[in-house]
Amino acid sequence: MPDPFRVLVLNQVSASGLKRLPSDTYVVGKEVTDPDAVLLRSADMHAMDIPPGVKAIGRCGAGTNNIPVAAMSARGVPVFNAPGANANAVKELVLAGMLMAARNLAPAQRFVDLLDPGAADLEKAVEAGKKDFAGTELAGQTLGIIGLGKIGSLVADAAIKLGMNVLGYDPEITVDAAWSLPAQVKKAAGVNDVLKSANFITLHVPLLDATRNLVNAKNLALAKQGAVLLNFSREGVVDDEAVLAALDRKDLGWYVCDFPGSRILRHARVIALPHLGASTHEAEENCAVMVADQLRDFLEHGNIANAVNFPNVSMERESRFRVAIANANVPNMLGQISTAMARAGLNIHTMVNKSRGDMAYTLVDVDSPVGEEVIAALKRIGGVLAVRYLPQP
Ligand SMILES: NC(=O)C1=CN([C@@H]2O[C@H](COP(=O)(O)OP(=O)(O)OC[C@H]3O[C@@H](n4cnc5c(N)ncnc54)[C@H](O)[C@@H]3O)[C@@H](O)[C@H]2O)C=CC1
Ligand SMILES: O=C(O)CCC(=O)C(=O)O
Repeated sequence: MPDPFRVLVLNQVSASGLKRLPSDTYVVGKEVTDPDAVLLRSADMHAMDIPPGVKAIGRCGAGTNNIPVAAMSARGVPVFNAPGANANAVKELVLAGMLMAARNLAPAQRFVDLLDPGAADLEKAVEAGKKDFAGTELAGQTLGIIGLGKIGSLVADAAIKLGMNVLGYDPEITVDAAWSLPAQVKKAAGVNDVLKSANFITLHVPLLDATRNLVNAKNLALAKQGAVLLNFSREGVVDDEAVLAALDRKDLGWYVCDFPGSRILRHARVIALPHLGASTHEAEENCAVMVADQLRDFLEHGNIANAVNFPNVSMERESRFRVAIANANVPNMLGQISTAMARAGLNIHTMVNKSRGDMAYTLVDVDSPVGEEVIAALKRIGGVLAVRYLPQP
């Protein structure tokens, strides 16, 4: 009986996902030592000393900016995520955020909270107070969407159904994402173009060097007076100081965000939520199940689906003896791998090799057991980052 896989869990991960890792072959929990894999949501792994035995990381969500992806790539460790699994939850909260801003729901609720329930003139006070909260309708307004991936495209679709005009910007859009966009979405030339034209601007980009402070003092100066900025992306995508200044100048009407940083807390025109975008039972379950399944397929068979730093590679088992190799995407790796195997008298039954950027990944099924000395020889090949032997009982 092989040793069970050990999975360290850093956040509250849906039980439905954890159940996909059966207890006869997996030890899963928050106290697991010497893990083979780590499952998490938003925990910051940058400062963590990631144990050498970690072979995979599973992010039960979309953004991976809390994980040292480049360092994991250098170790040949895939970082999995769950594309689209929480997109509907975020879309619904963005719609709620737009409505909260357009209809002044936060101050209206505060007004009601302060009413005296025992007052004889309660009804009169309600009717007298409501004029302060008159708002606008969404239909007919222009929504600018920056980032047209899984979330951005769902927001576009919902906004069009609500009668809004939609303008989108995404310089990195994939062909698949472009196909899933409603035909009515107009293409913007850039962030400035979106800010100049939209009454509502919503951000759905990952936090990268290129997107840090994507919305800043310079481009906020172009915003339409009273525009609403929504940030369900990441705190670092928006320069909070610039937003506060724009709100105080009344250039921006509202800032709705999912990241209540200390600078923006308690501003009267900020609606800040506690990173709730993906916090629905459905999204938590979808993400956990998707990532746990991907992690299991990788740990047991070496197959890779939805890793942010590896190509998708999957091969049906054609033999009980499989070797999985992560290597730099440089010439002659396959030649050296097959030579090392041939020298050990191993016959390659099937092999698949794919690359993505600097990373390549190879699965090899051979006809007979692979000795430790072959695995050691493969590890010694220059450019090989990680080697795993995955025999089946
Ligand atoms: N508030 C929350 O709870 C949640 C927040 N998020 C955040 O939302 C982000 C987006 O999520 P998804 O739509 O699922 O990811 P996605 O990967 O499907 O879409 C991201 C899109 O941003 C585009 N993009 C990249 N750089 C850009 C740039 N400079 N300008 C414009 N577009 C750019 C990409 O081409 C891609 O189409 C995540 O990376 C995460 O940071 C995601 C889920 C939940
Ligand atoms: O797990 C969460 O609640 C955060 C979700 C998120 O921010 C993401 O998926 O990028």
